[in-house]
Amino acid sequence: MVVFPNAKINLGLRITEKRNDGYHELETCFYPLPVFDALEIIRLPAVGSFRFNSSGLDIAGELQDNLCVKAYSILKADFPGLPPVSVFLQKAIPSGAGLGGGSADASFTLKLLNQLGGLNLSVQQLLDYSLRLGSDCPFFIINKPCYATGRGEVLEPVAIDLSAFGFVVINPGIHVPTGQAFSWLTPAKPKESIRDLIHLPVEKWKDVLINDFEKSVVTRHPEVGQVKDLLYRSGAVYASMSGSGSTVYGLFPNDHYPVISVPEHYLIRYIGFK
Ligand SMILES: C[C@](O)(CO)[C@H](O)COP(=O)(O)OP(=O)(O)OC[C@H]1O[C@@H](n2ccc(N)nc2=O)[C@H](O)[C@@H]1O
Ligand SMILES: Nc1ncnc2c1ncn2[C@@H]1O[C@H](COP(=O)(O)OP(=O)(O)OP(=O)(O)O)[C@@H](O)[C@H]1O
Repeated sequence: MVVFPNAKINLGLRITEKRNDGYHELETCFYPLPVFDALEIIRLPAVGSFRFNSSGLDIAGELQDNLCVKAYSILKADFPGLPPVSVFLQKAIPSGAGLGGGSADASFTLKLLNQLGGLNLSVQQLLDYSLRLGSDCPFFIINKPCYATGRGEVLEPVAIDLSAFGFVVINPGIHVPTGQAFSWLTPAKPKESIRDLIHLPVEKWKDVLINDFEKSVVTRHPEVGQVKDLLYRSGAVYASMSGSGSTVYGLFPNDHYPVISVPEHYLIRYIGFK
């Protein structure tokens, strides 16, 4: 079976409190973005075997750190009858880029193994397993625009319609480790909630829909700020860094295809233009 794990962007991201368990309370709006990896899982005849292979963009870390491998391991621990499988991942979403690609792979692996192994896990069980793999993972079980709080796992679907916009997504090739990015911040409760701000017209988001990571990442990596300025100069109605960076996205009227030139090693994608 083949599935296509997609990326996400954060529409606003506020870090509100440091918790005692090493995580932070946050609020954000997750929005799925049609940029995809490809994930194939097939049953193997040999009992007890497991294979993982990948191609495309590099994934940092050892095999056992890969979130697809971890997803298989946590299910296998609870369901020893889970069949042996071969996993193949074609990586197109850059890792550690604020696009949640690794988290998407993890949650799609859980969903696929649930089907393939006939585990009959409920959505709630899938959400619980996915949270063990990462704070962003539960969103990819739901995979619809969601207002999120807690570590990112308290999810409430929101009706927002961005179909009038095209997205330009630019990754300047800088890897920002998420844990480190959290350590650069001083949490604070915002006056206005993203739950309300998200329903303002997109033209009003520029000064109010804030990603708390942006300032500290831009200080350390000025290229990120330059990409955001470039998107606004090119006609973006709204531009922001996603997650803990370094990817920056811009929303444009989808009948106007902006021509944007970036250095050769940057990754740029146009989504949803007519
Ligand atoms: C920045 C976001 O992408 C926003 O969507 C997410 O909060 C990050 O989610 P993620 O990549 O799935 O993060 P995890 O793998 O759960 O955690 C990585 C590290 O980030 C920090 N972390 C993560 C999420 C959270 N709510 N508080 C945290 O402090 C912790 O130090 C943790 O050890
Ligand atoms: N299948 C995978 N794909 C990508 N990264 C993976 C994978 N498995 C493990 N990882 C590790 O997870 C880390 C973060 O992955 P991910 O791409 O989800 O981060 P991110 O884009 O920064 O997301 P976030 O928005 O959650 O910060 C990577 O740096 C990588 O070391």
